[in-house]
Amino acid sequence: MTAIKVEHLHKTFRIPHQKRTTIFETLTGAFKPPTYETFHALTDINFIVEEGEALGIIGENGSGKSTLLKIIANILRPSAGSVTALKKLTPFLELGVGFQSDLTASENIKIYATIMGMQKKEINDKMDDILKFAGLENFRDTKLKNFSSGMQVRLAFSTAIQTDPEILLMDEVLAVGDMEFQQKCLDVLNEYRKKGITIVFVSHDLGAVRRFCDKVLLLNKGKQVAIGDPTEVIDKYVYAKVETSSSKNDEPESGENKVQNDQHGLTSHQITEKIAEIVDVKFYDKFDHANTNFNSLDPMKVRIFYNSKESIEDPVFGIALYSERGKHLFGTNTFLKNYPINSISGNGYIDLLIEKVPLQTGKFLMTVDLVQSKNYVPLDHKDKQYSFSIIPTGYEEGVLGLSCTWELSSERAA
Ligand SMILES: Nc1ncnc2c1ncn2[C@@H]1O[C@H](COP(=O)(O)OP(=O)(O)OP(=O)(O)O)[C@@H](O)[C@H]1O
Repeated sequence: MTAIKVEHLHKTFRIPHQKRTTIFETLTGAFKPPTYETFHALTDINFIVEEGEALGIIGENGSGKSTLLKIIANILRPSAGSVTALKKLTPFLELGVGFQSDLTASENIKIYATIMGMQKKEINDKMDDILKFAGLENFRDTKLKNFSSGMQVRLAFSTAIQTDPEILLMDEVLAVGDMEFQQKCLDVLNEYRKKGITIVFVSHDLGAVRRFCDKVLLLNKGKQVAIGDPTEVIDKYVYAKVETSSSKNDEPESGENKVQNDQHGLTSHQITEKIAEIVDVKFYDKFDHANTNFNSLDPMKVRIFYNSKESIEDPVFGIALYSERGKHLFGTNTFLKNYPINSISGNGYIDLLIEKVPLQTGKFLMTVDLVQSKNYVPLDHKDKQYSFSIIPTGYEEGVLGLSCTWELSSERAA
């Protein structure tokens, strides 16, 4: 059964061209009618959320996610089109609206829970649970003005989850609190899911969206780019940032980042006359597009473009991988991989194929080397000049993304 139906939804905002801030501007401007620009925040959005489904909404900043959620929640009116919600909506959007800074935590819980539709007895019965969930048992009688913003959101979220939603709308709630609190929120959401509650969930945390949602909607500049299977849609998002990115690492090498980077201790400046040169390095994603954003454990191809003025016999290409802070993570070359190259001359490229990028979230830097191995003449050395990022879309933690599986046996192997 359908829980939410969004049809041909449009939202435009009228933005005034000039602001009248001084008395002079107000007086002189009184004779000129104000002019407006129409901004299309959402254009022709269409989707259905089935009962019990969890829909994730993702997209860049300003793509229209919150506007869409507010329209579904009835906080904003659409400019055209319609939203039909066939169940009771509980929005967790602006958590803590109605909080009073001069009142204590328990007094605020009473007010907020009442706003969220709970009865007095129910609130009193659940008071301890709410404070415990928020980790604020010892702050029951502390005035809210002495709480950090994180504590306030924890209090609001803990109160809000005590309501009995049929459709839950959530905007970035998981962005607040520490890892432990975020995990507690996810546990609650999982409980809701088990109970068959429909959830619409806006988040920048692609890992949480992938873990949690049945379906994902991708917005870009107010347009619906894709809706469907989380992995496919998240891939579209991660690998769509193609044109805007460059693999050239422009950040100056400084302090901590500066490491003695290869076994020969070379720097690019030491190679004065270049008879052969690395002219560029590009990273290719699983769709064979040049990209600098990758999912952990996805395939990657590193393409090293060279130009050789003369014929170079027996060349060796090598790479070294570093964390953003300059920690050496890995190095290999064509000699170590037993890939002899007879000679190179003119323009060309060589590919390093990585089946599954074994890294988690972060930016990584690459050094590329070209040497003539016969007498080990360094030809070119590009020191941490190329970079790519692993976008946090995975499930696991840490620096490494190991490709591994678990296997349980009921008996100990002999
Ligand atoms: N009341 C408003 N008046 C004018 N423009 C608005 C208004 N509300 C939102 N916008 C604009 O609409 C666009 C979409 O905003 P929205 O907050 O929905 O994006 P978002 O995807 O949720 O962004 P973020 O990830 O940063 O929260 C933005 O360009 C924003 O500036």
